[in-house]
Amino acid sequence: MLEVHSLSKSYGNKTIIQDISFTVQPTEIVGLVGENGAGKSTLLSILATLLKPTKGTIALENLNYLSHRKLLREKIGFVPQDIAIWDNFTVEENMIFFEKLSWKNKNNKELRQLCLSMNLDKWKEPVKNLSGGMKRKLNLAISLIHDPELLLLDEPTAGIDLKSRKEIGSYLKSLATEHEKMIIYTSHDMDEITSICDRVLCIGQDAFYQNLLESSGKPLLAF
Ligand SMILES: Nc1ncnc2c1ncn2[C@@H]1O[C@H](COP(=O)(O)OP(=O)(O)OP(=O)(O)O)[C@@H](O)[C@H]1O
Repeated sequence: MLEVHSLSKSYGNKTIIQDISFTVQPTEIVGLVGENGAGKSTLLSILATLLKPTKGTIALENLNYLSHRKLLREKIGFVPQDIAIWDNFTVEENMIFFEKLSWKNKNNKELRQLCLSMNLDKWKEPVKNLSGGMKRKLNLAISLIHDPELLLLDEPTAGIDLKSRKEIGSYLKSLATEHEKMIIYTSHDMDEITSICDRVLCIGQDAFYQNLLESSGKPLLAF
């Protein structure tokens, strides 16, 4: 379980995140929404151990973020907004490269299967020849090489077509339910959020998002 208690983040005297508390259980997909600048990426970076909060506590599987950063990184997969893969390498070469950097060993067959499970079949294709949707799928596959318990996805479907969105959505659902992962997912697409996520976390006190989500009937936490 991920437990976030009274979390705040400020830059100087500018408060970005104020007093957020929530939990995420294995098998749950939690949507994170809010207007531009509300602090969604900041929250994900904190949960990914890349940024320190100003106040509050976080624990993943009872491991406190203050004292177990290294161990926690083995349990977390993070897909930032910007695609971070090698353009001149093939899909295969990218997967092998990132496998070498990861904590878990996976053979070539397992790496290929990981890509195939999200319908990414261009194994020998240089990344520069892939579509935006395929690059996003590869980025997601890379974040899963080390079998993380908690998966943090910052707009993983931004700018990609409906078919790829649906494929990524159903893959994430199966990942959560069948492999008992915890997933936190940001998107500006409300239809996607309501169809994929079990609960929604709305930050930034934005009445527009809160009204939209309340009418969808999804359990909503607003800060
Ligand atoms: N290093 C920093 N120093 C000062 N302010 C920062 C820093 N990083 C982010 N911010 C500010 O924090 C706020 C939240 O940014 P963040 O990127 O988390 O928002 P977001 O909700 O992810 O936005 P978007 O939907 O546009 O991706 C913004 O006002 C941003 O300018």
